[in-house]
Amino acid sequence: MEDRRMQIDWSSIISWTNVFNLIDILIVWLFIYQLLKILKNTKAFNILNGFFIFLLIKIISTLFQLRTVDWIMNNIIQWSVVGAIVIFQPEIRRGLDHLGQQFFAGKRGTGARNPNEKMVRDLVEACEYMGKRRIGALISLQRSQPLNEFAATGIRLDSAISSQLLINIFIPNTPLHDGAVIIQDLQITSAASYLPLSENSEIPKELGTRHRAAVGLSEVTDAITIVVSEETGGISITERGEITRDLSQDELYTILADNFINISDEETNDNFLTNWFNQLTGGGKSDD
Ligand SMILES: Nc1ncnc2c1ncn2[C@@H]1O[C@H](COP(=O)(O)OP(=O)(O)OP(=O)(O)O)[C@@H](O)[C@H]1O
Repeated sequence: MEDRRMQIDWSSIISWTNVFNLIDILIVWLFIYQLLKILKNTKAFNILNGFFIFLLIKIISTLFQLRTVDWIMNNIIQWSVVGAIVIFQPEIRRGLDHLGQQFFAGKRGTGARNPNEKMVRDLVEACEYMGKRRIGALISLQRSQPLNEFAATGIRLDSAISSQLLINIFIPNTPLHDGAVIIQDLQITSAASYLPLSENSEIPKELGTRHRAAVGLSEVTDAITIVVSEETGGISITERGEITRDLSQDELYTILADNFINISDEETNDNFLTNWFNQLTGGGKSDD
């Protein structure tokens, strides 16, 4: 009798229902994990933080039966869902659009290594040309974190990358030359985009707002930005809040190649889910 009570009924634990429940939890967990990874260091992440604070207050008010606070929190949480849909409407629309394209229109051709290499060569060629002629330029390249909100501040292009087009964009006194070019997913998404200015007091005084904007973007995203100085013709790169100045053509090529061509298989695998999710939502790079 005692023995029978101690026995574990494995068949009731390993049932199809429980397997599906487990898959269900895994999918939700994966979705939330990827979403947080994408939103990290973006404005949306701060909004999400605020939402979690309200959620925490709501849980506490429910636990301690603080009825008025509970009622207010319920309303805030309900309306914030509607608010989020309104605020992120462009991102949601773009995400659904990409999702539809993935299923019905087929995918864009692969062969990622060649287009990546072409992009890097075009960038180096254009920067070299502009540097020699003192044409100021600001070019931001998206990595894992979406630059959509910055691209949206400029003029939409959605064009193939070529050194000629990049040079043309930055020719002084033309409509697109002021501001930054944003490159996403091997395309020039926008020109004349506005980037956030860094407030770092360690940026050398001789550098103006073009360089400050490049550092600013690198502080809030993992993007790489190339700056060609109108004053000196010098080429700089900003990444993770740091600026590397006066790069030679070879140095520029090496940095870009390391980040966009010579990506190790390990890193590619590690970013697979992020890239897949970014492709779906129209966010990050989908080149590998
Ligand atoms: N927040 C910004 N976002 C995008 N582009 C910007 C921003 N601020 C300035 N720029 C660009 O930089 C130009 C002004 O450059 P400024 O001379 O102040 O900078 P700089 O760092 O000294 O660069 P340069 O060496 O080329 O003169 C603007 O005309 C504009 O094209």
